[in-house]
Amino acid sequence: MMRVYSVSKVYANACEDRPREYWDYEDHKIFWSNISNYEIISKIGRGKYSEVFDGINILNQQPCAIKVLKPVKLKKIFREVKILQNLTGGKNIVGLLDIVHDPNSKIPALIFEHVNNIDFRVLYPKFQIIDIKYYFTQLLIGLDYCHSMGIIHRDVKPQNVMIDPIKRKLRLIDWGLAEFYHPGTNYNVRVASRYHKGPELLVNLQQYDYSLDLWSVGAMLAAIIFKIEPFFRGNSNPDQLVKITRVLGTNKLELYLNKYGIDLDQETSRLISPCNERSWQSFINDNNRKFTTNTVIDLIDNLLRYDHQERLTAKEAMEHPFFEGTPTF
Ligand SMILES: Nc1ncnc2c1ncn2[C@@H]1O[C@H](COP(=O)(O)OP(=O)(O)OP(=O)(O)O)[C@@H](O)[C@H]1O
Repeated sequence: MMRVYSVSKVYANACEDRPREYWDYEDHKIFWSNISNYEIISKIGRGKYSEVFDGINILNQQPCAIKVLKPVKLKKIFREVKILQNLTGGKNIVGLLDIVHDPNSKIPALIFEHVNNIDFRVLYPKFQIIDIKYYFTQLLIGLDYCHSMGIIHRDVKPQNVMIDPIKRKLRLIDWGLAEFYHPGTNYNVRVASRYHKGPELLVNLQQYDYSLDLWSVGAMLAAIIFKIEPFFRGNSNPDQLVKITRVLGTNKLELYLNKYGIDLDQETSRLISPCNERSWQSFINDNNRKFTTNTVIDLIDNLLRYDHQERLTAKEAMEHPFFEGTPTF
């Protein structure tokens, strides 16, 4: 029997409270539609696991995004599809419209609702405080929804948050690394993208939970508020933890490791040298002064905690004074 040393504060039994078919994706049956109903228009993106195209449904002329999956384990495809089917229809979750494959090559593709996304490197610098409040509320609504459904996204980053600023529409995409949460399970820490990886992943704490996503939200928010993109820029996984210690200090890292009985691997511990916690105030400069209020700094401070159990949950974050008066519809 494995030792259970960490369990989520919220929605811990979201999966167990639902029938097995909800979370068991291993022998998930997929009904493939015909790819000939869709036409590819142009390429919009490529990721590690896919190529994504602008497309159109020729039966109803509806625009869509076509995610053509690269060859990966069938189990991974089943997981992404099952999670998308469970979450589609939830607020701010990208809608899965259809699942198709080429009858000959068997190459699978996922058909999604299309978002007229503006690249975050162009969009975020134009944000006023009111936009930051609005879009982070929307992001937290989407995350609280998936967490309440027993699912951790595990790859929250600007590239996976599609924003159409004309329609003021936000959609959380890329559920390819998402996973069902079961208390006491040891998860793979090789998830998320380096700059947005939570400390748990970098210290190899495997019993992590939904709170991983809230670290990534904190890193995104800090980047926008302080105008440092990305906020933690490591050049390897061990260095990513070093960059975090330069802000949060090594004393609290030590407390975190001791609390959960974790030892750092050799490579990481060789890189880390003792340093003090840096004050959030010290990040304020003429470039970010109009954003860096005490209230938003308090929110960032309560998201960027080593200890995943100390971070605000998505719901708590939405209720933070920073968002007071921000509409949630
Ligand atoms: N519904 C959509 N509407 C508009 N653009 C999209 C949509 N879905 C995906 N894209 C674009 O395609 C890119 C890759 O999509 P996605 O992140 O799902 O693929 P991936 O292969 O899993 O990527 P990664 O390597 O980041 O995990 C996105 O970053 C985005 O630019």
